[in-house]
Amino acid sequence: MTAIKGLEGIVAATSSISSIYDGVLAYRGINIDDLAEHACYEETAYLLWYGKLPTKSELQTLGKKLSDYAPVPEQLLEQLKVYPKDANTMAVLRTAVSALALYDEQADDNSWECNQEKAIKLQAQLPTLIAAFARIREGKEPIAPLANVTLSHNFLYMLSGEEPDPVAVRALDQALVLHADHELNASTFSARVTIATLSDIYSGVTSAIGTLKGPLHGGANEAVMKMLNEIGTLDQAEPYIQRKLTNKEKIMGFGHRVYKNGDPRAKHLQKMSRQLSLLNGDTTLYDISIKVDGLVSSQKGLRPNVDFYSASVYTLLGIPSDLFTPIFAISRLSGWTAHILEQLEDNRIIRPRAEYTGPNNQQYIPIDLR
Ligand SMILES: CC(=O)SCCNC(=O)CCNC(=O)[C@H](O)C(C)(C)COP(=O)(O)OP(=O)(O)OC[C@H]1O[C@@H](n2cnc3c(N)ncnc32)[C@H](O)[C@@H]1OP(=O)(O)O
Ligand SMILES: O=C([O-])CC(=O)C(=O)O
Repeated sequence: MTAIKGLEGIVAATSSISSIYDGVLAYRGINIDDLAEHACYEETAYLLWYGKLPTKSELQTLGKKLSDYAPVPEQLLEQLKVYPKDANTMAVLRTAVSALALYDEQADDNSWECNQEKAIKLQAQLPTLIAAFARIREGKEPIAPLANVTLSHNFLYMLSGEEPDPVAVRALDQALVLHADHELNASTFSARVTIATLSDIYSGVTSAIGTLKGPLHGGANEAVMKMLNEIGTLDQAEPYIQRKLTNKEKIMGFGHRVYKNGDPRAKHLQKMSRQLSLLNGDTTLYDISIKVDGLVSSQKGLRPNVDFYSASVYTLLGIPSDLFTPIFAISRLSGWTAHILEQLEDNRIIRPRAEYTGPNNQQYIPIDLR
């Protein structure tokens, strides 16, 4: 038995949800470029869950459910109030999603119908939880979700308490479409491993959130912002990147296990970052990002991934950097739960082998003789 480090190149599941072939990402066979251009997030989530684009009335029904389910149990809001104000936002989300299961009597019902409904419920509640914690830690009261608005609109509204700018709503929505699913990425794999033991959907999503949190995966978007802030001004980009490369440090937001010639999502986020910078009348952040992109691409041959330009996009939308990865989780929730449903359709426990590298034939030494 020979282990493949990081399972690179191992095909560990069959899936009809999303595909990456020749650098092209498609959800249920539809190119991500078309979805980014034309679809809203709710439509995308429906596509991932049900395997087809919704009709107008199906989309309306989903929208109504998302509105109805958006409020979270009062007890949970009370819990958020006692969490440390400086707690890691992904740790808060991981804990809160795990706690949501305690208030759902059907948490352990693994029938398709019930899990599909819980997926929609979780999709509706994640934005409410994140926005509530973001306000509570600033000493403000959480804002109840609006009915009859899109998920992106509601999230921005619940964060600020003000009607969001339609440009901001569209930008966030497009970012959510782009992040919604990505074949067998680490957090999705983790959700599938958890549900494959016939655990429950809340456990699967909790595992996935814990996995997304890491800076080699979803946590990279926050790390990108930290780097852009450290660079600070355009003239500092080159010496900063040079220093990092000389010290063999990672440049966050670059490289990918699957894409070696560029992540097809990055160009959309780059375009969005440029448009928002121009609208804001200050292109500093965008200019620094472009400079870093050029340096890392030319000197290291690494291309930006989905996390690189999303950092400037979210910052230009006025969102604090420690909400970037929770926003990624809002989007990936549809992908995770679509994979959980798919795993359960034809389940087998996921249990690979390990190549043993420790000592053999050791003797047990009684404790007094050690
Ligand atoms: C949503 C997402 O999860 S997208 C990814 C988000 N993560 C990041 O942006 C973090 C930075 N990037 C990375 O750490 C990696 O590129 C990963 C985790 C995305 C992929 O990891 P792997 O597939 O194991 O990397 P890969 O085998 O292609 O790396 C090849 C070489 O490039 C180097 N490399 C890869 N990414 C980077 C980077 N961002 N900065 C500097 N060097 C890098 C590796 O250290 C390795 O060098 P070596 O051969 O001298 O050891
Ligand atoms: O697929 C991966 O390894 C990481 C990624 O880009 C994602 O999850 O969107």
